[in-house]
Amino acid sequence: MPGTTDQQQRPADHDPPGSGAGTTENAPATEGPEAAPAVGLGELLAPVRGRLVLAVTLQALASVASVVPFIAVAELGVVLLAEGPDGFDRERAWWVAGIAAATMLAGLGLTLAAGALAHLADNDISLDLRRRLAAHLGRVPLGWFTERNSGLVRKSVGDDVSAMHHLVGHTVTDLTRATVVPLVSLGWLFATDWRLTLVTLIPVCAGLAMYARMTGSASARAGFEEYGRALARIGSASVEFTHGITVVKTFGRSGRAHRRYTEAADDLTSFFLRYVQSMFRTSAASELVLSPVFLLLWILGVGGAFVSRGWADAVDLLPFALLGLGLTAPVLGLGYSFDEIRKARAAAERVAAVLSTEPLPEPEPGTEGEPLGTTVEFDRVSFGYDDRSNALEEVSLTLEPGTVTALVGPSGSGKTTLARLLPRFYDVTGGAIRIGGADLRRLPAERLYRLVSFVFQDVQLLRASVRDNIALARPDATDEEVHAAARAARIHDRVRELPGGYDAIVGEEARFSGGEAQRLSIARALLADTPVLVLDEATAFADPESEAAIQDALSRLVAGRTLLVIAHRLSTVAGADKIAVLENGRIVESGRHAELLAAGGRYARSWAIDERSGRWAPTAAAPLTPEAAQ
Ligand SMILES: Nc1ncnc2c1ncn2[C@@H]1O[C@H](COP(=O)(O)OP(=O)(O)OP(=O)(O)O)[C@@H](O)[C@H]1O
Repeated sequence: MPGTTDQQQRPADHDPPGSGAGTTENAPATEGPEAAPAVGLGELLAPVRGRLVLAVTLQALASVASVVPFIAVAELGVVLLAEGPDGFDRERAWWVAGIAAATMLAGLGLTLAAGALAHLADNDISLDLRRRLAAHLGRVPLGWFTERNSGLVRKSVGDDVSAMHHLVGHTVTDLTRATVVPLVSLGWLFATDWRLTLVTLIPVCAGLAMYARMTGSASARAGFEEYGRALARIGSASVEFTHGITVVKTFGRSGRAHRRYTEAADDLTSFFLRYVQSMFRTSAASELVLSPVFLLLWILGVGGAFVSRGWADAVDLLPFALLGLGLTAPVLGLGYSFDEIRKARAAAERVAAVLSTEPLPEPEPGTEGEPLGTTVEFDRVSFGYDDRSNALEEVSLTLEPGTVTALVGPSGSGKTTLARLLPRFYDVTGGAIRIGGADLRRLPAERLYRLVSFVFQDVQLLRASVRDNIALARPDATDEEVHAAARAARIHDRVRELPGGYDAIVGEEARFSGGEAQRLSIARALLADTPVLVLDEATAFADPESEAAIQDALSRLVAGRTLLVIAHRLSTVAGADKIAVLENGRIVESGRHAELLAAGGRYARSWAIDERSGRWAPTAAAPLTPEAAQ
């Protein structure tokens, strides 16, 4: 995607208070255009399925091999304690010891191989997901990058892909071990003495049942949800406390924000205490009965009773003492990493949610439109952010090449929405927008952004050299071209003063004020040199100190181009070739300034009011017209 689009993508730096984005595991999925069919976990992991299957197979073999030495040791015990005429069978003992050593080594090797494969798969899937996310994010509508989704994007591209490491690198093999080891052990124990096996299973089943009740009951789930809510509350309070601290302090509300934060922290602590207390007994009991020491005592105690009654030989207790312990250890291990697994699953769901976002449809090869000229036509355009109401209703407007069209109207009338449809932040829900007769939806993104650039709010500078920031849309531009654009945007001298000049890295060696950043973004748009430009004038004049310089730079930018400007100033409006007055998502009047004044309609009334209030008072700066640049 060309760089000019980048300056306007607005991944906001903060999550809105209350959204909980970045603080809870359950981030919102998508907004705006409807989501595509959800991408499941299976599909996410599809590229490494083969490796994972192999890792599971190796781990299963390793788990079997890891049980064999215990069986062998038990068998060795039987051999060593053997009485009777044949007595101690030395050769058999060596065989058993040899098998124990060999399977132990084999188990170790197989475990290492399974772990290495799972980690290789993890490495590959991380790379694959990062590539898929980058490619997908390049195709979703620009309007999707709203504040609500920015937390999701940041989390999924950054933290979540890393958080999935546990799932791929460890959980898959851990689960295999936790299943195979108890199954093989049980099989052997049943073959040895099924009655003792059933007795051994009593504490295991009791412990697991308690554990399941503790984590799966309705009250446990409610407690867990409450825990999530308490975390979200503390998250939103900390967002207010940290991100909003300047405004909160300015308006003398720091005490309130601070109180909200400490109250949320107190709430979390007291909830946690109650929650832990309610769980304590069951948790302690299940941990106790599943612990190796308890299990050993149980097996020896009950086994001893079996032996004293003549139901079993003492030597038969050996496999139970050795293998019985292996029944619970892997399961307990899984329980301890439960939180990691939960986080990894939630991370995978968020990544899947981003990948499920509907991308902007690209035209089928061979069906692309070919613009003839650069006349922009909004043809009965309607658009709604949701199904409930339309922000724009049947708007028709033509932007002739080389003219300035100003959008005016009260707050919320749809100016920004209309302006953003032209660079395809969203697709229209009714009607069509055409450039040179070609429907925007039939223009490949690259073609569109060679025709249309935009300068909206929140200028985005990349952590790259000043030169690269200016030449974002045209990396092949010569130094002379970059300097000429910077000169025209009145930022060249400022850049030359930097120690590294055009090679200075933004954010490290070069820091720019708001006005300077705006002039850089204007230089960027100048170099991109697209015939159509969409501009939010509020951005351009946000910095009164550099206003004259920006005004001058803008005059150059608009020369000879088709300009659509969200106008906030009388000077712009008065000089525009066409003024479109929006109200409630409809164009209620349009024409030149003098025509609209003469018509005595809404524009004339607003003009009179604005003039009286001084809100739109004309300034000495030159009006935004192509002529001004001549
Ligand atoms: N991302 C969004 N999601 C849902 N509704 C939105 C979104 N952005 C704008 N709207 C709604 O669409 C309508 C038009 O808003 P828009 O921002 O286009 O108006 P505007 O004329 O540019 O206002 P202002 O001058 O205050 O910037 C408003 O009712 C607004 O609440």
